Amino acid sequence: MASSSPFQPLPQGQVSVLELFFPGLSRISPVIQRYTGINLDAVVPLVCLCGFLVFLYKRGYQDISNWVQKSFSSTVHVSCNSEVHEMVLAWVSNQPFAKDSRSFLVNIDLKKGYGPGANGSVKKPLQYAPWNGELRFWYKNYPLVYRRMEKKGDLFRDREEVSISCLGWSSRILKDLLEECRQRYLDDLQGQTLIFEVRSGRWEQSKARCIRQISTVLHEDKEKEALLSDISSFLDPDTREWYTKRGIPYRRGYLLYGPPGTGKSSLSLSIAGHFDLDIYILNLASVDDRTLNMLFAQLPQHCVILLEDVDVASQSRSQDKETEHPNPMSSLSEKQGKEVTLSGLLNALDGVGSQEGRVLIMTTNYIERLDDALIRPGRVDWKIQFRLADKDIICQLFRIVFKGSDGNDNEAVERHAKNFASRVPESEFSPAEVLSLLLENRQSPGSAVARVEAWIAKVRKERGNKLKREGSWVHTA
Ligand SMILES: Nc1ncnc2c1ncn2[C@@H]1O[C@H](COP(=O)(O)OP(=O)(O)OP(=O)(O)O)[C@@H](O)[C@H]1O
Repeated sequence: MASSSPFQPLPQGQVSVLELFFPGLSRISPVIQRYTGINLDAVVPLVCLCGFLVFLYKRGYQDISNWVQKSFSSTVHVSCNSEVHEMVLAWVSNQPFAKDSRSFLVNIDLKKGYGPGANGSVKKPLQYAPWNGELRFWYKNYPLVYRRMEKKGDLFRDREEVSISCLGWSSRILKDLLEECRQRYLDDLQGQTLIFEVRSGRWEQSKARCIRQISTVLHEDKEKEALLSDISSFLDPDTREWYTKRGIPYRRGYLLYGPPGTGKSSLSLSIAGHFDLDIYILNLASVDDRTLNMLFAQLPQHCVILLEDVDVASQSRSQDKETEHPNPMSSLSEKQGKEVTLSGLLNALDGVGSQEGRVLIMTTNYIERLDDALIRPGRVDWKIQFRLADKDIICQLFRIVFKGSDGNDNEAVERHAKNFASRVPESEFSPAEVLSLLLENRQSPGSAVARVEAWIAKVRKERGNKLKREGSWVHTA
């Protein structure tokens, strides 16, 4: 009796072509043919053949284009860890061809938003740059290709590969383009100081700040001028030769010390701005010896490196001395790998890997805790003390806040300034504290004067409470 099932077994020994590609499909192909009229036995191999031809064509095209690229073009690769990367990205983001990209990487534009002319209106402006693709564009009548690809790596920034190629063996046009990127980048940064901070164990550009004029940081004029002239003479190109001839390491170090809020960081920032240098800020509490060494080796030739709270390193040493480790140097190595040790810091400061030509500024609130080795001449060439506000500084802060602002008559401001300064006791409050009161009342110099006594009482009370809290905490601990 003939079977009524639509699934026909294949004649023995005969293997369908369809079965080769899709095992099992040949059993249902008669059903599909009956209902649709399509013979899969003929169609599927044809489709597979077409697919194979397309694959061959694509591979061939890729190989040929790779070969053409290698043999007849020049390429510049941009390291993602260098500032050139920022320069190229900033340039590309502003080009019309970049707008055609369908894949973007978005970031906060660190150089826009609070710069001059930005009116402070754009908070965290976004910067779009093409990502993971290839863009063709014309530059000075030359066809160029910009590539930015994702690459496998541990960190996000390692995973980028940026390059620009041009036809021909001469790379002149690429160098022209990079020079333009550099110029535009520097033009954008005019009047700003670039700040680098440590992220994931390496320097990263964190923000750009408007240059702070040295005159706005209040400190004894003579000392400030002498400091500026010392740095200026150090940065003079002839000085480097002078140092090299005599075999003296070409470095200069300064220590700014004094109570919190007296202007140490502000002065460092304005020194960087004054000499048009980038500033690299590092808090020692956030790194270990190995990272510190690496960070010092990565510094550019001319820059300001600001080490904040250097007492952290010396402190760990004295703590160890007091406890179970009597040997001064070995005590520090016990902590190696976890935090910066004094020997680690000294190595970084004058080790072979440390960059020459940098201006080192260290700050501390506790000079008495610093080890002699750290502040010996050669490491620290100049110590500058910052003090709590005296009458003169209080008066000057008052003038900075109120002089020249709308509705304020300068003579009246001067009278108010003297009156204000006579009510604030000298050497009790930091300039930062006084400034905070003035800013709270920045609409009216009169009310700053009227509220000063209440403010003094409040600050004293807060300090008393803090002391009590710390005292009771120590007691119960
Ligand atoms: N001498 C000063 N002249 C002008 N402004 C000052 C001065 N001292 C402090 N200020 C103001 O007080 C604020 C804090 O100052 P800054 O951070 O420079 O102090 P600091 O000494 O570095 O403090 P810390 O030791 O806590 O790091 C800033 O806004 C700064 O403008």
